[in-house]
Formats: sequence, structure tokens, C-alpha cells
Amino acid sequence: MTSGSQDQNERPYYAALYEHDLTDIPEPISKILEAYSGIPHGEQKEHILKLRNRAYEAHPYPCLGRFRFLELDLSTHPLYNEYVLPRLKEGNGQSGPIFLDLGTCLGQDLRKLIYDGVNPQQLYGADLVPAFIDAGYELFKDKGKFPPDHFVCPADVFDMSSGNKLSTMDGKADIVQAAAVFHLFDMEQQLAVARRCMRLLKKVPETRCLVLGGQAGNVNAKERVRAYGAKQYWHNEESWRKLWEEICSEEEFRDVVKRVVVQAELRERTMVLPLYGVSKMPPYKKRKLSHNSSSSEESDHEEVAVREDGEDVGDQPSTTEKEAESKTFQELGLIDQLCEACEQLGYKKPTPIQAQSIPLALQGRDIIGLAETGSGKTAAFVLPILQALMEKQQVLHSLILAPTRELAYQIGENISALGAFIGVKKAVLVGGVDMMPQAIALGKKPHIIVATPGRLLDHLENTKGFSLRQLKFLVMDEADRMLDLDFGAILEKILKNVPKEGRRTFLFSATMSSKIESLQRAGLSNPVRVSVSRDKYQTVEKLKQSFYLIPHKHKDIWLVHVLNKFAGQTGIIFTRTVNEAQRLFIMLKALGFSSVPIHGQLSQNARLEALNKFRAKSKNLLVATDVAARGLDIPSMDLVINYDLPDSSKTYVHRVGRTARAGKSGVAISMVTQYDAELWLRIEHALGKKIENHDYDAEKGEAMVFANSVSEAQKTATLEMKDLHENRGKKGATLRNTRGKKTVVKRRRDEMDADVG
Ligand SMILES: Nc1ncnc2c1ncn2[C@@H]1O[C@H](COP(=O)(O)OP(=O)(O)OP(=O)(O)O)[C@@H](O)[C@H]1O
Repeated sequence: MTSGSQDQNERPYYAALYEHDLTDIPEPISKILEAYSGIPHGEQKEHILKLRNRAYEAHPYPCLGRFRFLELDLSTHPLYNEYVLPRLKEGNGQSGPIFLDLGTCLGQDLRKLIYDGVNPQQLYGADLVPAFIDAGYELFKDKGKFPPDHFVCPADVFDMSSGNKLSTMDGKADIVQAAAVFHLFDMEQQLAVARRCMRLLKKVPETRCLVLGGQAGNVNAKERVRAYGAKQYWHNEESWRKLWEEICSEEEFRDVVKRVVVQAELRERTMVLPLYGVSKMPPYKKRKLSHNSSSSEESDHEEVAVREDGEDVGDQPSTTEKEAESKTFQELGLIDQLCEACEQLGYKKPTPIQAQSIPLALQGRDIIGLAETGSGKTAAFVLPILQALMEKQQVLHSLILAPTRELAYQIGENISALGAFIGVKKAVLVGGVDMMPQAIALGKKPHIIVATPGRLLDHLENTKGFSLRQLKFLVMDEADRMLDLDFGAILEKILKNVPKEGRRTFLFSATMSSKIESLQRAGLSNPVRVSVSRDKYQTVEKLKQSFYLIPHKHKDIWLVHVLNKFAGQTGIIFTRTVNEAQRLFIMLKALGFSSVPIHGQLSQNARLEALNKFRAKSKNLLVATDVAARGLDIPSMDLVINYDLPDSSKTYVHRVGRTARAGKSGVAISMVTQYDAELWLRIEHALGKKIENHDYDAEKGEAMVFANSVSEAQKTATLEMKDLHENRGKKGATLRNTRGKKTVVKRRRDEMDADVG
């Protein structure tokens, strides 16, 4: 039995696997499904799997985000009847979120709880099988307990017989995606994400159990569990009992239930988060993050851990900061050709990050550079590289890695502009386009390579004669993203192909995760940390941030209201999912707005075309997933709208940083619904300031004027989305088919840079 005082880091991982893969659709569900869809019992499974795949395809990360209890299925605990249930009942109507595994095997646990008399308004579910929602509704509604106008599901819900995506339960209830509501975590979706989740779990003392589903997403959970070296359990009563025994003594369990579940006083929670009908936000409380904070945001943990453990990187001498910042490019030590290029680009004087890091870079130091979005970090690392190249010309001299394709292209353009007077040759290697022209570009012996990691590795492995053995500079832009686990394995391989000695390393970002292990992975040598941000989540002063607290069902109307207020301005609208980005684009088009979508399910050409149209101002709105959150520099951007909140404060900083760049002002508006309250508080907390709240009531009348036209446009969007999904992957289709036979289990590395959002 695990002792309560056991060191968190030593606590073993646990995994319980659900072996049954919808082999048995139990009564009365099967009957209800048949009555609804006309599909006989024997064919139901196949249908469901198909629809479920579609749903997961549209939401590759359905539930990524914050969590406390990860499918910690209390109802399987031996003390459930004696201890959990009475308290759940007691807490009816008062307690905060309770995370239970509601989904396993057709939501039976939810049913059980409802039959046991627990008010489901308190339950937060992660894993209901979409196709069963409708049937489930029927079951639950007789109990008179289920909230009348919402139904929560993990991803999209489809009509069984027609395959159409549903947005309402036949007028009975709105279907709300669990991802938008709970941000629970669906372990099955992606190995790297699951691993990250493991790390997080270790930091949440109350969470003892990790459950991987063996069924959803069609991946082999057993393999994953083996990869983690986790203990394995199977989903039956006996194994649950063993699992519970091992992870948690009775005493501990009582304690956990009491402290965390029943009272819902999750350690950092300052509020009770009612699920339905929130009209007011709870008061903002500023809390200091500490090592023991149970914030679920990975980045917060990482940063805190470093601060408390002490950095192994030196800080630059602060006395020189002011002096450095008043210098010209010449005075920083840059050669005339580079100063001239800066002048041509309209750079009158160095920005603070340039002023502080360029002299250190010219002295030969490795640098970790942290500065606000839009503060000129690109030139801060490109200029010293160009100068080094001028001093000693060499092919394949520098490698700059970026997390997304568009950013890589943009850095490439910066290199050409800054190196205009020195004849620098560069090659940009990114996924989603033919490798051959890139191989030809490599054959022309470029000085600098700008690449996304997956495609770079493809070239290292497949392009004859291409080697980075002579590399002098390695740069990671958006370094915190590059060093996070998603890129882990690929980065490791790339690092094996670059020299360890005699190579300099620059890491730059606006939000740096400086966890020591990560930095060590990047192979820094005696780095100096140049930080011009006062705060790790600092946003630019000239950025006016605000939010609307609105009911979820009015989001579209409110978006249109906000866009009307800012009519004619240039803006980017961020959504959490590809589907939502595409749907909003269609809806806005139907309403006469001039917009383009950009997300990972479009072909690379379509993505570039979208950006070009936007840059050329032939379209003034970009509807984007987080693929556009980092690095993109579009000087004319007036407005950022978070239609969906981002899943972390880091991403918030990057998203809103698409405006108010290079000293300009900008506006960022977030739409916060009743389901986002906790996440929003977390973001505010990380920013360390209170964001202005618009008066919903004051603007409601004005906004609701759009209700009818929005409703019509929504219908158009629903129909078009259906077509898009039906045609996806076909010749000329808008959406790519990312789930070809070979890609179901293993995503091609080439896709790494495409798949944000
Ligand atoms: N010294 C300078 N003076 C004026 N403008 C500059 C200067 N240096 C860079 N810029 C401009 O500032 C804008 C933002 O620069 P850049 O894209 O490098 O920002 P960043 O710090 O990398 O932002 P992000 O964190 O969002 O990636 C660009 O349009 C760039 O041309």
C-alpha cells in the first residue's frame, strides 16, 4: 500500500485499461439506439466507431487542459456506498466540480449516480460516447434531473442514421462540448500529450490514478502503458479494488474525498464554479504561485520549479541595461551592412531585447532571451548570426528551428531582409509541401536553414549529402514550445546530428519555460539569460485587454456584435478547434464579413494563401486555431478576439501578442462563458492583473439585434460543414484527410508543425 507521505516523485504511475471495445452494447441502450436510428443491434457498433472517429478527428485534443481528478472513478471505490455517495448527495446544489469518469461504457457511472440520487448538475464528465448522448438523454430526462438546455459530450455528436453532426438534441437541449466546458483530459488521444499529463499528475498530490482508455481514438493503450512502465490494471471490479488499495489507503481516501471532492475546495480554487446559468464572476483573488501550488497549468509548474530550485543560468549584469538600451545598432557592435539593412527596414534604434542581447551574442555567449511579443526578438538572434557569417563564411552555418511552418517562412523573410546587403543564402524546410524543391535548395549550399523539426529530420535522414556537422549556431525560436514534449523525440534526434562542441545556442521566446532539464536538452553552454520582461507572462503595455462574460449559447451573436463594433479593422479570431475555426469562417462569410480561415487541416498552400490575403489586406479577418498563435508578425493587426479561450496563459500571451507589436497599440477581447470562469481566472492570475470586464447587460440589447441573422448564418455553416466533412480528403476538398490508414496510430512527424489546434 502506498503511504500518504511518500514522496510525490517516487509515486508510481498507475493505469487502468478498458479492454472492452464496444463489444457489447447493453440494454436498454441498444434498443433506444435502434428506435432512434433504425440501425439494428448487430450494426450499431460499426456505426458508432465511424462516428466516434469523425468526432475525434474534428477534435484532436478534445479535452486538453486543466484537470484535477483524471477519470478518478469514485464510484468504483469500495467505500463508494458508505462514504462517497452520501456526501455527494449532501453536497447537492452546493458543491463545486466533481470529476468522475462518467463515460466508460456508455455513461453507466453517470446513470448509476443519477439513480443513486445525485444531482447530475454537479457532475463533470469526460468521456461519454457521442452517439449515445441522444439515447442517454432519454434515460436521464425521465429522472427529471438533467439540466434542461444543455447536454455535455466530449466532442461532436452525430445522428446515427444520417451521420449528420448535431448541434442540438432535436430542440430539446444544446449540445455542449466537454472540451469547451471542462477541459478534462482525454488520455487516449496522443502519446506526447499523455506523457505531459503524467508529469502534471505527479504535481497534483491528490491525483493518484491515471486511467487510459483502450478504446477511444483507436490506439493501443497497452503499448502506451508499457512505454511509461506503468502498472497495469484491467477494468473489472477486482482490478479496481486492487488499484484503489494500492494507490490510496482508506484513511487517505476519506481525506481526499473530504478535502477535495465533497467540499470542492480544490487547492487553488477560489470559487465555486456553477455549471449552469452563471451570471457573475466571483471576485478576483490574487494568489502567489508557490512550488506547492496545484495549478494544473504545466507552464506555471515548470517556471515555479525553476525559480525555487535556482537557475543554472547567469543573469546579465543589470547595471548595463540602461546604457545598452540607449545605444545605436553601430554602438552595439554591428557591421555597417547590417546597420544599413536595419535602417532600410525602418528600425531607428535597437529594441531593448536587441540592445541587451546583441552585444552578448557578439561576445560569443549562449543566450536565453525573454522579451514581450512583437519586441524584435527575431532580429535579436538573426543579426549576430549574420555578423558571424560575415566574419567567416560557411555553408550550413546556422540552423533556426520554429514550431510552425508560417513562422519558419516569416523568419526566412526576415533573414533575407536583414541580410540583404551581405548576400546571405537561406533555405526554409517545412512540412506539408514537396521535399524535392527543398532538397534542391539544400544542394545550393545555403548559409542558414530555417526549419520546423519534423521536416528537418526527414531531410537529415533522406537528403543525400545534407549534414549539420559543421553547424555554428543553433537557434530555437519560441523555445519553450520547441522544448516541450511534443517535439521531444524529434528534437533529440536533431540534436544528435549537430555538433556539441564549438556550436552556439540561442533560445528565444516571450514566455520561457526554463526548466533546467529542458535547457540542458538544448545543449546550452554557460548561457546568459537576457530578460526584458518584468514578468514571465507580461503583455505589452499598449495592448488594451478586456473580456465579455456571456452565456455560451450567445457566443456567435456576441462575436458578430464585437466585429461590428470594430468594423473595418483588421483582426484575428482564435478558436480552440479546427472545426470551430472553419465553422466561424463560413458563418462570417454568410454574414458578409471578409475573412479567411487558417488551421492545421488546410493544405499548406491554402494556409499560405490565407495569410497572404490577410497580409495584403484583401481580407481583414483571420479565423485561426493556435497554429497562428505564436510568432506571426502582421504589423497592421488591430484586434485579437479570443472566441474560445486558449488552454493556457502562455498561449493567451502569444495570441494577444499578435497585436500591439513593435510599439503600436492594439486591442484584445476575450469571450468568457459560464464554462470558462475557472480558466479565465487562471489566465488573469498568471497575468497578475485584473482585466477589464465589459458590461454585458449594457450591451445586450445592441448585440441581440444580430440574433436572427446569426441564426440563419449558423444554419448555413452547419450545412457547409457537413459537406466539408463528407468530402474531406477528396480531390479539391478544403479539409485534408489526416486519418489515412497509416496515420491513425502514428502521426507522421512531418505533421508536427501543422497540427496545432
Ligand atoms: N529595432 C526595431 N525597430 C522597429 N521595429 C522593429 C525593430 N526590430 C524589429 N522590429 C519589427 O518589430 C516587429 C516584431 O518583431 P518580431 O516578429 O521579431 O517580434 P518577436 O519579439 O519575435 O515577437 P513574438 O514573440 O510574437 O514572436 C517586426 O515587424 C519587426 O520588423
